[in-house]
Amino acid sequence: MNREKWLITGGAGYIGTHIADLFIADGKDVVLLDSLYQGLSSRIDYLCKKHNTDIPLEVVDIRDYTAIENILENNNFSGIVHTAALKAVGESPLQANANSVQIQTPALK
Ligand SMILES: O=c1ccn([C@@H]2O[C@H](COP(=O)(O)OP(=O)(O)O[C@H]3O[C@H](CO)[C@H](O)[C@H](O)[C@H]3O)[C@@H](O)[C@H]2O)c(=O)[nH]1
Repeated sequence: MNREKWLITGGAGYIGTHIADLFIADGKDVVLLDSLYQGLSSRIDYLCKKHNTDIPLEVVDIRDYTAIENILENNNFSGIVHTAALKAVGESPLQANANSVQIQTPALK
């Protein structure tokens, strides 16, 4: 049986890396997507060492529709966990909303 493969947006963030940790421990493959605007690649390095595996990271702006669409087309994902978000919403509520909504269009297609 094929292993499940999941896309985790915000995959270098706090929640994203914890979900990746649990998924990998559960035998799932993961691809992390993050702009690294607030994420830390050191968290991913830690996970690679912990699980003795390579974890693909797509450094992509969530608003880059074409890049997201390409990633979705080139991978047969079982599902998407969407955790990419701006936490200081008060600084830019419109941007935070736009970023959160942006991935949903190609993902739903
Ligand atoms: O357009 C965007 C916006 C954000 N991101 C990424 O999304 C990730 C979000 O992760 P954060 O760690 O910034 O936020 P989380 O929601 O995962 O976690 C936050 O909320 C948690 C509780 O819910 C804790 O408080 C934690 O400390 C706090 O960082 C970051 O890597 C950031 O670079 C993108 O890739 N694109």
